[in-house]
Amino acid sequence: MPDISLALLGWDPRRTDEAATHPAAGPGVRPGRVVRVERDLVRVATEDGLVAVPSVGLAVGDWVLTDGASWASVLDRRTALRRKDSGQTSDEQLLAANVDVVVVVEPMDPRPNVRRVERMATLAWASGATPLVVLTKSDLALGGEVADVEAVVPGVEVLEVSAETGDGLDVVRSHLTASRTFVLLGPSGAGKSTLVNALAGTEVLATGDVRGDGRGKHTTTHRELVPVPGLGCLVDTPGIRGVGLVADEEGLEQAFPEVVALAAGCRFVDCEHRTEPGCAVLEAIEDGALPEVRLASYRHLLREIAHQTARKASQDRSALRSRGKQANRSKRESMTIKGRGPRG
Ligand SMILES: Nc1nc2c(ncn2[C@@H]2O[C@H](COP(=O)(O)OP(=O)(O)OP(=O)(O)O)[C@@H](O)[C@H]2O)c(=O)[nH]1
Ligand SMILES: [Zn+2]
Repeated sequence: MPDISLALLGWDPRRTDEAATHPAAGPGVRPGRVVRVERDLVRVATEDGLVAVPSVGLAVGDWVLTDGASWASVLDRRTALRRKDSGQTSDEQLLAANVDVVVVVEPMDPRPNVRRVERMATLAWASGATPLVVLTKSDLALGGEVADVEAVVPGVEVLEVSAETGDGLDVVRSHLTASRTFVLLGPSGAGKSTLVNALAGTEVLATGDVRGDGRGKHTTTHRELVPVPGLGCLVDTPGIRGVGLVADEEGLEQAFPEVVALAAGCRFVDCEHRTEPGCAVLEAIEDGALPEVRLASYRHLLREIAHQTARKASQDRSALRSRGKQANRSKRESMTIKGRGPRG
């Protein structure tokens, strides 16, 4: 195993202080980054090589302090990509931590689905990372795609690229330079793997460089962090590629800044922009300044967030109730035992 440089894994020098003053710091304790999450353990890349430690609560991308064997203590998570747990619960699962850039990948052929881009950008904002939109397959574009997409992601850079001709690759590269951690979000067939390989000039997603087990084929069944030659680190997980991530209101506000700005001018503070008099949002739609579909998307995502929040609250309540019942039961049990005491 060659030496691993923490800088190559995205170590930010500002972390040096954090690590030195951390309660877990001490002799034999070193910093590292979680590069792979398996069932019961995580692989942590440290300057002394890869170590395996129990996985308690850790996610790929986490920076940790570790003794190299039995424990790892997590450093501040600057960003967090979460997704709804599969199944009926509203539990959230941490998919990756400390991602700097969420690359929203959408093909130009077939024509970009702007509603999907809008949604992915909202999820990206919710993680705390910076979204970047990359439109792939520009060699097959018909025209107007970039402007269409720019209209739904205010404040987000929209790049176009062709892995086929190489056009635009340099610009994308300049956004994903070393020390940045990025993740690709986008539908199957958007050209994500092709893009990464073209950017790196090598088959990154077919072989993967930081693999502890030495197996060849990169199958993405585990969550992992892969340093990409000439770029930063790519977080690759099957769950992130899908769009089951969770949005939040802050992310929504960042994704729809023009709606938020307009809403500030509504007569009523709690305006729902439906039929209220003096609604600046509806006026903007009248004037053609705001497309009606933008408001529809905004509402749709807002409902989704509200639904998620309500479900979570009701689950928290029932969890509390069942904990309460359990506490009562054990109280009764301990009274029974006490009652028996004198005889026993
Ligand atoms: N014409 C053209 N085709 C491309 C380009 N980039 C990717 N493709 C093709 O698009 C198809 C899908 O590319 P992939 O890279 O496998 O897509 P993906 O997003 O990784 O898909 P999943 O692995 O299913 O998530 C492949 O047939 C690629 O050859 C491009 O820039 N131009
Ligand atoms: Zn209004």
